[in-house]
Amino acid sequence: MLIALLRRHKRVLLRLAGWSLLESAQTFLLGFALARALDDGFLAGRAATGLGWLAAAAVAVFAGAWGTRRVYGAVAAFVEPVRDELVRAVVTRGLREADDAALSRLTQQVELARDTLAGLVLVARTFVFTAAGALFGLFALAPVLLPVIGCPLLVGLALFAATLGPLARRQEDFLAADERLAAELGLLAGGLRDIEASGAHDRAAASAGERIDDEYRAARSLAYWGVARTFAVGIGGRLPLVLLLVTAPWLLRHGVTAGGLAGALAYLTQSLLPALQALVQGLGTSGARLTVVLRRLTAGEGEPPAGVRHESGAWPVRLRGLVFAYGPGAAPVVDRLDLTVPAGERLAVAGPSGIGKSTLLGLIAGVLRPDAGEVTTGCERVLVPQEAYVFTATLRENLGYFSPQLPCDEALSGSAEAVGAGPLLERLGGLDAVLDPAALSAAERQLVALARAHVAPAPLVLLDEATCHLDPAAEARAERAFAGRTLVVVAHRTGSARRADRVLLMDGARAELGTHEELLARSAFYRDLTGADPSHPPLPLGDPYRVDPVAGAGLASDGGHVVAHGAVGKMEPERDVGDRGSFRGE
Ligand SMILES: Nc1ncnc2c1ncn2[C@@H]1O[C@H](COP(=O)(O)OP(=O)(O)OP(=O)(O)O)[C@@H](O)[C@H]1O
Repeated sequence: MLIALLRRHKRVLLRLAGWSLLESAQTFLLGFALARALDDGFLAGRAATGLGWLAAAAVAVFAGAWGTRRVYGAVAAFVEPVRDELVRAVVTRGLREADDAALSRLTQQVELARDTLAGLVLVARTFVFTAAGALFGLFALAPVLLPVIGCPLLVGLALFAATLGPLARRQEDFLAADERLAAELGLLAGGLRDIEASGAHDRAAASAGERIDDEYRAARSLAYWGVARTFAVGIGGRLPLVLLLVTAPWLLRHGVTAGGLAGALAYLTQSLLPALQALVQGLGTSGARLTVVLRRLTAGEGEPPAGVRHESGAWPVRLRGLVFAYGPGAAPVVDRLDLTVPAGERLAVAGPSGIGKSTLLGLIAGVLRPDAGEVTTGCERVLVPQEAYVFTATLRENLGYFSPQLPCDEALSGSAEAVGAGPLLERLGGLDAVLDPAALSAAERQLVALARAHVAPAPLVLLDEATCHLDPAAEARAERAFAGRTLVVVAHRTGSARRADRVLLMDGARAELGTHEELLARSAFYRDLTGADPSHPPLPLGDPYRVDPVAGAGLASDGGHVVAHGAVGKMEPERDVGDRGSFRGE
């Protein structure tokens, strides 16, 4: 892309080269005038001639400064149109995707690209024209000086060129690790209250620790290549200095004058070494950064934070090859799962206790990070767990907790009404009432959590048995309140599955997808799970889950030995709630 840009802006680049020649002339005169001032002037007893040469060098400095001033104008004339092109491309894409956040992120990156490009053009140009002026000057002083200085310079440059590719990749890795760490810390800072409430300190610390370790590794690797870069400067910039001093007697015997030696020293220390250092620093760091930024701008994607990617589009939830295990030695709970949930779909997740339904929702929500594969969500999402979280504060604060800006009272009351929490709101005394979590029943806490999720501007709602304490009619009402959004609900009762557009049946070995009716027709396991086929013999539930025959023993799990709740590995049946046909009564 950079080459295409350079081609498109050939004319302004030629102008830039023209002004830069003045700087070359200044560099040339720096050493040459010094040598002449010594040889023809001061060492020959002609002070006036010496001063004349020095005056010529001073004039050259002024001319060079004027050239530099014009150079900045030419650099701006090159960089600004490039910036405009990038902004046009980015805004067009932002408008097409109607994604304000992406637009703002990308325009920021355009500014970064503009600044970095300007810096790069300046250092590359300075090096080329300074080196040209200095090498030409060395040749003019004495051709024998050229190999002494030019050879190590070339070797140093070649070494530096060889480090550019690996260095750019390390730089890119480091930037990505840095962004992932920043995203992680941002998430943690925003969720401190939740972390505190759910006692998730260890998990939060472990996850942040992982990111810090990643960044540390990336920084170390970058530093190693930084050493290689410094080595290249040593060979290209400092070794010639040593060579010049070591070979001085030989050079003096081969036609180099004392003034010539002083001029060569001036070229090295005043021009070549600083220009080489600037080039190495500029290309090595800014060049890699520009490559990353341009790649992102042209690829159309910001670097995704690990685990969950957000993007706009028609498919809000996409799972690709998803694998997750609780620990390195553990059997995967989710194994190579592919799933697409179209926008607006209501998906029920069904399966026996301990099979991984909550884990799956945690992965979609981004609270768990997949070991392999990818989760792509189209938008903001909200996860409502089984144990609803309410805190001692006003009902208004509790309901608005997931909303970036506190919604108006009408919106809060409307959402409470929609999920069936209207009577609770009234009983508690309105939005200003201060909640005492312990004084609420489990069902009331769930209603508060559901209303909070409802009022949040999240198009994707994940309900993990979030209605299990409500009665079937209240559950149906709460679920219906989310119509129009994408809803993934862990089905606690058969009603959730019947109301869903599709059901994901997790049965350990594999996952099956279909409508409730399709699964009833084709899966004996599903019929047994939903209690639709009482004559069906209990399923041989082998690993990775086993169901404890002690029914109703609670929700505990002890090392893969999963204890079902209610019935043996079955979903809780319910009375017909008037949606779509009926099931067995309770
Ligand atoms: N934090 C954890 N550490 C280790 N193992 C876990 C953890 N959380 C869950 N598991 C195990 O992962 C498996 C899947 O658990 P998960 O809670 O996702 O199942 P589930 O289908 O939602 O169960 P339920 O219907 O009982 O809520 C179970 O074997 C469980 O014991």
